[in-house]
Amino acid sequence: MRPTLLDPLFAPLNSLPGIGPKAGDLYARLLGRDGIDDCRVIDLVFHAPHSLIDRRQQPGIALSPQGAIVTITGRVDRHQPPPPGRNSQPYRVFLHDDTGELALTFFRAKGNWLEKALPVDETVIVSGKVDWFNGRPSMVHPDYMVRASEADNLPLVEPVYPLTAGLSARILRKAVEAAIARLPDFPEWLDDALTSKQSFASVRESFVALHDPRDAADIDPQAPSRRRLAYDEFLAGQLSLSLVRQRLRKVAGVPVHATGALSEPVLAALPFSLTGSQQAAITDVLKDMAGSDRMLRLLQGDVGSGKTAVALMTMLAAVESGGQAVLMAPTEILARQHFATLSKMATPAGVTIDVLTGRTKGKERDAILERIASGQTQIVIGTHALFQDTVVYDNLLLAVVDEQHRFGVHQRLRLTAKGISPHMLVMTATPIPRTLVLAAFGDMDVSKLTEKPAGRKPIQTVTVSNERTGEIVDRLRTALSEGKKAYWICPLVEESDVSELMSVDERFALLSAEFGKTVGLVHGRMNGAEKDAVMLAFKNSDIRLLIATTVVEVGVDVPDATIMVIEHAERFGLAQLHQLRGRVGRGAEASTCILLYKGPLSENGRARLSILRDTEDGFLIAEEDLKLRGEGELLGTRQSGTPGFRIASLEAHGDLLEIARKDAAYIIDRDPDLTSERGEALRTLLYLHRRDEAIRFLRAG
Ligand SMILES: Nc1ncnc2c1ncn2[C@@H]1O[C@H](COP(=O)(O)OP(=O)(O)OP(=O)(O)O)[C@@H](O)[C@H]1O
Repeated sequence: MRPTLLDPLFAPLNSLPGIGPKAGDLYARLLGRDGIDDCRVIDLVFHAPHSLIDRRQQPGIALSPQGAIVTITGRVDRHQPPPPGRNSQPYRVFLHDDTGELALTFFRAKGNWLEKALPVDETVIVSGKVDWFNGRPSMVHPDYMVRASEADNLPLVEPVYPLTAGLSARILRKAVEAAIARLPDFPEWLDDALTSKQSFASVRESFVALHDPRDAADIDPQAPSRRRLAYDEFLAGQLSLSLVRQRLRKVAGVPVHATGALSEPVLAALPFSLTGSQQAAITDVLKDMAGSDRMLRLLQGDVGSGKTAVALMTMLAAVESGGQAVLMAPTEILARQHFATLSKMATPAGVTIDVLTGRTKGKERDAILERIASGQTQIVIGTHALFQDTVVYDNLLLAVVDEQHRFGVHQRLRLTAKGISPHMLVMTATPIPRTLVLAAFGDMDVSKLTEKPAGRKPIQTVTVSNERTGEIVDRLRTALSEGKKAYWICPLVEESDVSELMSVDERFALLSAEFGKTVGLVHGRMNGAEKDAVMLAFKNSDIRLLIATTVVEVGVDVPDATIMVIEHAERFGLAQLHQLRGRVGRGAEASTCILLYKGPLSENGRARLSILRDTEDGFLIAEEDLKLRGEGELLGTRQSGTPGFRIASLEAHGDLLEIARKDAAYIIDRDPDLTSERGEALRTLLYLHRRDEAIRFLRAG
C-alpha cells in the first residue's frame, strides 16, 4: 500500500485548480502520458524548468539586445491608439528612460484599460522581449507592467518550463505552484554521511529549489537540488533492480549439467570454429548455470560477433540436462529468422525446435502448446507470445531474451511472476556503455563478445552529401549488374517531416523505375507474412536491392549483402547506424557503407558521422554516442516505453549512479525486506518514483 503521505501527490492531476477537460489533453501531451486520467500531481512536481528568466537585467532601452527579455524602468510619454475603424492596427504606448524611447505594442487592446495601467507621466516598470525594427526598439505585449511604486509585484526571477502548443507559461506555472504546495515532509531515506558529504538538502527542499531557481547555476544539472533528486531517482532504480535480482536469485536455481552430448556434434558440424570471445561467454554461462543460484547474465555482443551461436550452445546445455530452453526475440521477423538459422545449425543434435509467435494460430498453435507442455519440444523460439498464460512448460531451464534495443525489466518480471524461474541470459544487439547497463539492468553479470569472427573484411564507410545521390545510384547499377546485393535504408517518416524527407515509398518508386523487379521494399506497416516474403526473396537473390526502414536494423542476417546505403544518416543515432552498417560485412566479401547526409551538417553532426567512419568498434561508438546524444536517444530507449529518467542524466550524474549502485547493494544486504526505519522510508522513495513493481515483488517474495 502506498504510504498515505503520498496521497496528495498521486491524486489525479486534474484535481489541481484550473485543469479542465480541454487543458487535460494538453497536460497529457506535455507529460508524455496517454490521457489526463494517467497524469498525477507528482508528474508536474517532476516537470523541471529548463531555464530561467532573470528580470533583474535592466540594461536600459537603447542597450537592450535584440530578442532579449529585459526589464525597463521608464516614464510614460504618450498613448497612440489605432486610427478609428482600424482596429487591426496596434495600440502603442511610448515611454523613455535616460537612454532612449521604447514602444509598447498591443494588438486588440482596450484603450481605457491601458490608460489605467500606464498613465502618462507615471514611472512604470515593464518586462518582456525586446524587438528592434528599423533601429527602433519595441516590446509586444509585455509580460509584466507595474507602477514603480509597486515594484514588489514583479517576480525578479522566473523558471521557464518545457511547454506544449496551447498551454501558456503562466498557466503552467500556476499549476506547478499548486502541485508544489502539496509536497509533504518526506522521511529522509538517505544516509546522513552521504547527505552531508554531498551537501544534499532534504527531498522537500530540493523539489522546492528545483522550481524556484535564483540564478543560472540553479538550472545546471550540477545544482545541489538537481543532484539530490537525480540521486534519489538512481537509487530508486537501483534498489528496484536489486530487489528483483535478489528475488530472482532466491527462487529455484535448478543446476544445469552440460554433458556435451548435443553441443559437441553441433560444434563439429559448424562451418567455422568459435572465436575466443564466444568460447569465453559460453564458459561463463555454463559455469553460472551449474551452480545453485539462478543465472542472470547479460551478453553484450558487437554487431555480427556471433551471439546466436552462443545462445544455441547454452540452450543445448539446458536440453542435455533434461530440460527445455526458450529464445525470445523482440520481433516476428527475428524470431522466424532465429528459428530458421538455429534449426539448421542444430540439426546434428537431433533436438525438437518449435517457433511460437503471435502469428501462430489455430491447430498449429494447439499442437505446439501440447508439445511444449509434454516436454517433447526442447527448444522454443518466439516472441513475447512465449510467456502468455496459455503456454505451459514441462521443465524450462533456460530463457534467452534477445532484448536488442528494448530494455525491459517488465518482461523479465512477467516471466518470474508466472512462477517460472529459469536461468536467464539477456542479449543486447549493440554494446551499451557501462553507465547505461547499470541504469537499465543494475548490477548484472556481463559477458562481452569483443572479437569478430575470423576472415571478416573491414567495412569501408564513406560519408556523401545527398546532392550526390545520382552518383551513388550509378555505382549501385554497376554493383547490381555484378550480382551484388545492397540495402537502402530510409528513416521513418513522421507526418511533420513529409515535405523534407524522402519516404521509403518514394525511394522505392524511384529505384524501381531504375532497376525494375530486382528492387524490394520492407517497412513497419507491412504485415508479418509480407515482410517475411520480401526478406526471403532478398536472401534467395530474387531481390537484390532492398529498400527498407529500420525494421532491418536488428539482427537481420543476409551474409552476401555487401552494400549499405543509409539515407539521411544525420537523423540516426550512432549506435543505430552501427547496427545498420552491421547488416553488411557479414561474409567473406569486402563491404561498403555509404552514409548519405543532408547538409549542411552541424558540428556535432559532422563529429558523429566521422566517428562512424573512423571505427568499427561498437564499444567505442557506444561511449561516444552517449557523450554526444544523451542516453534518452541512445539505442532508442525513449521509444521503447522504458521509463526514462526525469531529473537524472547519465552524462551529468554518472558519478551518482555509481554511488547509488553501492548504496542499493548495501541496503539490500542488510535489510532485504526493507523493514527497518530507513527501509520504510525507502519504500516511500520507491513509490514516489513509481517503482511499485519492486514493492509488489517484495511482498510476493
Ligand atoms: N566464430 C565464427 N566464425 C565465423 N562466422 C561466424 C562465427 N560465429 C558466427 N558466425 C556467423 O556470423 C554471422 C553473424 O552471427 P550472428 O547472426 O549470431 O551475429 P549477432 O551477434 O547476432 O550480430 P547481429 O546483432 O549483428 O545480428 C552469422 O552468419 C554466423 O553464422
